[in-house]
Amino acid sequence: MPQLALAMDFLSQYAALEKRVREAVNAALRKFSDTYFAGGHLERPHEAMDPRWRTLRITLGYRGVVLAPGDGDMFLLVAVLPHDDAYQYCKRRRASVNQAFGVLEFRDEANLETVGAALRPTAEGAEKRLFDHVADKHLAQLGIDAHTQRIVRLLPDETHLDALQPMLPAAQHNALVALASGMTVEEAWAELSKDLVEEVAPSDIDPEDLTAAIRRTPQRAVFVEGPEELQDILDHPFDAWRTFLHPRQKRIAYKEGYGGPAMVTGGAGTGKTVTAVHRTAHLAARVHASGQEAGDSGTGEPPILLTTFTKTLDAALRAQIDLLAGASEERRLVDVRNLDKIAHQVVREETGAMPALPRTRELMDLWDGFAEETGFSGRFLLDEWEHVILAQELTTEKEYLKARRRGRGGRLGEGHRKAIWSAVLGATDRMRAQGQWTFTQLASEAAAVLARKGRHLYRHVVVDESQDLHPAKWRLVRALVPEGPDDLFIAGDPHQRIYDHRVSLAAVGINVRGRSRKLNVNYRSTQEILSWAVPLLGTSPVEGLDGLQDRLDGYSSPLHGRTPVVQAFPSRDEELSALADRVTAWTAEGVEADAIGVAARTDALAREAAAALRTRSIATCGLAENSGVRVGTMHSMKGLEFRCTAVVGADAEHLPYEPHLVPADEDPVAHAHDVQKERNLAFVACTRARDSLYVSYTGEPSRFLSR
Ligand SMILES: Nc1ncnc2c1ncn2[C@@H]1O[C@H](COP(=O)(O)OP(=O)(O)OP(=O)(O)O)[C@@H](O)[C@H]1O
Repeated sequence: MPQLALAMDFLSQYAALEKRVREAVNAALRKFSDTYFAGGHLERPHEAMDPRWRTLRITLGYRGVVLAPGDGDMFLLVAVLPHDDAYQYCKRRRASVNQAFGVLEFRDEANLETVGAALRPTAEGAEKRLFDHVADKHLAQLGIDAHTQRIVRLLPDETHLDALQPMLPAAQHNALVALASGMTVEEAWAELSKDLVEEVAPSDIDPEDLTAAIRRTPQRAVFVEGPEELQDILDHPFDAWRTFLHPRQKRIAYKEGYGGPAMVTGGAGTGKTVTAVHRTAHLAARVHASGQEAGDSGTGEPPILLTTFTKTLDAALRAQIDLLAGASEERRLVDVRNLDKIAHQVVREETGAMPALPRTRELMDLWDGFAEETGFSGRFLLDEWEHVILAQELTTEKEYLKARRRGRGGRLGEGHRKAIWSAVLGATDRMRAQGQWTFTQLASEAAAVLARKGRHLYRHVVVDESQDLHPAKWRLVRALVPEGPDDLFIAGDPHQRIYDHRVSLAAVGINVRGRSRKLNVNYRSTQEILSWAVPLLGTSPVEGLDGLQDRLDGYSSPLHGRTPVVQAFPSRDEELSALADRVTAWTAEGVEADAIGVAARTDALAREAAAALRTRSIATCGLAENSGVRVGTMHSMKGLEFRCTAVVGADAEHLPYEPHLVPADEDPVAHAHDVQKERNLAFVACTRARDSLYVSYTGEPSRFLSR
């Protein structure tokens, strides 16, 4: 029985088709897969660059483009296009198997010929060309075939290489970019082979074996196992991540087992969440296959927890695991809950009372009352308690007097510390008497209860957005599972740290050494958006969760689009009126209102922006809703994504936001950390954009914008 494979490019085009045409595609594919003996329904185009192209009738106006190697064992659907475009596609393109890496590749041969002819006269007169220093045999070693070599030999510089990207086979373009960036052949090989599912000796690569090449290229094409899977993929065309994993994501998510806690890091949009969700599905399948499905808590909890630190994000995780495994038996083995909820439940069971979580105002009144005599504010005392005392589990005044106050401003002498300790005791006693808690305190208590009882609620825990977990939440995570193989799978990006918690995993008993992996292909934003946003992060070294320096080397996107727009205004009114113009223009281009996100540094400015949109009759809503343009603070943009993102107030007044910085003369180290957090925040907001990013400011621009 011949096999049907789908190319990722097909799925993205399919997603953009009208419903009527999509239905016709479904019907044509069903019919085709029922009866595709020797490709009976396929038509051979008259003028094809590659003799293996066939087309499949979808409707009168649309045709599918199918690659059908001679033996009839396999059909790869690469595109569904309007009639004429489908024939043009076959006329221009050729498929091949990369001779160094064995992966499937496509090239726009007709366009390459045209570009080659145009380059020749300039190249002949030029003194130096981009790849003069690389021998033919070295190009061949990296899979650059004779045809591509003829053209790349003519290239004068990297700009021309960039321009060839859409025409060249992707693997060959990547190899050329590596060489052009100054890598040796060996370095380029090492870098590129990281992305292989398997390494094959060039002598074992059969240039005609497309089936083997597809298996080595899961990010571009996959085999469909049967009609149900086909229908499932077609039902979710926007969720390509379910089917087309990048080999690096696949290797990390589907590794049989890790000897202990494992971690995946990577810049914004590199698919850490996607990898964590696939890992969860893999663990669930393993538990299911082992037949040991009961959780370890004795309370009937499922054995696997998929978690993160906020409610909005845990809803997004639940939606993703439902999409990936919703229909399977394994789904019920996974509990998706944020850590606050788990802590609340543990403390409730332990104390037999419902922990109350007072509103901020009520809490501040209580703490202000105890702060009066100390000379500090209630807010300062509460933060000191959560970020120093609870973070380090300090239980005596003596310990607090000696404690390091990492990331906290101002040096405190002994007298101050004694006064603070006594006020904290007073405030926490009062809270206890009233049955009141904070989330951090709940996590700390729940961790202590579970550790004391040696009670583990889960067998595997998968944590997303881990860079912002408070140490108390890390202790809870640690206490939830027994130490051992595959206990923890952690996803996070230290460049997106936007809260105060800089945790060393080793200090909370989690050792990921040798089990930390990195992703660097961004699937969300275009390269134009990334190139603009990465400099927002500045140049200070960033410490990873494993205590080692984390860099964004090789972080890039294969997607291309518009350059971000930055606009200056003399007044806020004009800035927000221009925001409304921009949103109106996006909507007129067909962007749905809830695919537009607007972010501001402060809640007040976000509210002003929303009001300005509403006065122009543009419906708005919060970031977790979808009844209009979604507006919120930069902090709450974490983990979300939008087709179009506007960041307003990128000015000196808001970025960095002075009231949230420890003054430099009080504590320069804490000040520098705070400024870095503000940079990260701007980066998080800007990298939510998939297609378009618009940034505006009033008066003086933020210093983060100067580059
Ligand atoms: N292999 C893939 N194929 C197609 N799309 C993918 C793939 N991996 C990730 N994506 C898409 O890229 C986007 C970013 O993925 P994801 O949210 O997992 O990244 P992240 O690293 O967790 O991002 P952030 O740190 O910014 O929250 C999503 O739209 C996701 O569906």
